[in-house]
Amino acid sequence: MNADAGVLDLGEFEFECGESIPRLDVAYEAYGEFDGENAVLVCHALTGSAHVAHRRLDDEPADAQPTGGQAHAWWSDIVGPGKAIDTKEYYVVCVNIPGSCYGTTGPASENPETGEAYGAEFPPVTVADWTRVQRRALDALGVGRLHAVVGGSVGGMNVLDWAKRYPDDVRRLAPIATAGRLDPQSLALDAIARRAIRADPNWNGGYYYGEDQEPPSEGLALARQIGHVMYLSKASMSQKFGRRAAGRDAGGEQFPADAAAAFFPYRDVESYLDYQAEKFVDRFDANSYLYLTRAMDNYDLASGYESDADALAAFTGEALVMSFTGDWHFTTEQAESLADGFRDADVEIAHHVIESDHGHDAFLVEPDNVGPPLADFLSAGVEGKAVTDTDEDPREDSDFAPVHTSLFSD
Ligand SMILES: CC(=O)SCCNC(=O)CCNC(=O)[C@H](O)C(C)(C)COP(=O)(O)OP(=O)(O)OC[C@H]1O[C@@H](n2cnc3c(N)ncnc32)[C@H](O)[C@@H]1OP(=O)(O)O
Ligand SMILES: N[C@@H](CCO)C(=O)O
Repeated sequence: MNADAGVLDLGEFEFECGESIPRLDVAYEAYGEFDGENAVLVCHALTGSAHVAHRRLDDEPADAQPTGGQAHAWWSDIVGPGKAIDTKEYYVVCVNIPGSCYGTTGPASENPETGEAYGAEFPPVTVADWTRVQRRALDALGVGRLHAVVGGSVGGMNVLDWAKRYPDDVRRLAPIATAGRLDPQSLALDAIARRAIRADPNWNGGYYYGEDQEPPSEGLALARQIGHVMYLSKASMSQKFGRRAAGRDAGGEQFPADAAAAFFPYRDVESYLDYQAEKFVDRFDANSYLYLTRAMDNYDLASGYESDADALAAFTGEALVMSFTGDWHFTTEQAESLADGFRDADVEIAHHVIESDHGHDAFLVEPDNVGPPLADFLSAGVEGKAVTDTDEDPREDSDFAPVHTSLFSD
């Protein structure tokens, strides 16, 4: 597969908040051949990177590490040759967002004016900043109008922001496992996660990058564990762990044990979350977690407009909203409300609901369910063969009534 990866110097950048940094570096990866019409931008989720698909650069040794340090390509079951976003057909670009820590400038990056890491001096970022940076990065790569913008979770909010900010620049939108805004329960959990980071004495107001300093790993671990529970579902947790004990030697040594711990089991579910947290603190920056969750919490599609429909009104392309029944972070009901916003704006739209127990991360781990509707939407729009819509009237085709129609019918 033809692939390209690098860091673009976008020069001085003014954020939506009005603050500027003298130089914004943006890490990107691109796969496939650009023919002028076939560019697909993939927007990554909260802790993702530009490394969306497996790739080997022509001049790269076989054991080379990907840009930005995230070891696994996070959507390699969906993006690649012959996959749903087929890199033999599309020129796929993924850009690491500002505020993150995978090659694009963020709080852990060096401020050229001081020679120190930005830390808490990094400006607050918004989803709008991500979209504006992606536009500039695409300009630098020579890409004008996009065939599609696709993304899941907060990456789906980023997709929606494209419709609002650059409605003429994109033909098809696929916001997946997302919503026009977070609900208060998710806002609450994100706030607790941020507090966990700030409560870690090593956080030190955001200045912990010195050689003689330790990062706030315990706070970040807790924050991720809270987040990770949001990405699972009751059913997936029952299936994966039940109430099983993991055994005394299964880890769990990051935190001091409480007095009664020796009497009670250390459970599989605790062991899993401890393991995931440990992996996470090795790969992510605590300040980035604070900045990016703030951006996600703040996002409101209707902001500056009368309604979601009003915000989407200038977009004349087609949209595929995809949601998962087991996702309580971004529910199918929220997705249906988003779909209604598109419908009210007279956008051609389908809301494809996937029956799933996987919870929010279903969009990452169910390529067999996500791939076909996404592939067909990219090639044929909402009329694509595998695309279903909650608004279809089952009486129109009594042999093949859409499975999910009843979920949202009046
Ligand atoms: C753009 C982006 O979205 S960011 C990149 C994606 N990463 C994330 O989304 C982070 C949050 N989600 C995850 O980490 C998930 O693990 C996913 C979505 C990446 C993959 O999900 P799944 O394939 O269902 O894997 P699962 O969640 O079961 O995790 C498997 C790991 O947990 C370990 N594990 C499973 N059960 C236990 C347990 N009881 N105790 C300890 N470890 C356990 C496995 O050994 C495995 O380890 P490995 O990753 O080192 O191989
Ligand atoms: N689990 C994914 C999706 C979160 O929204 C991530 O960590 O980025």
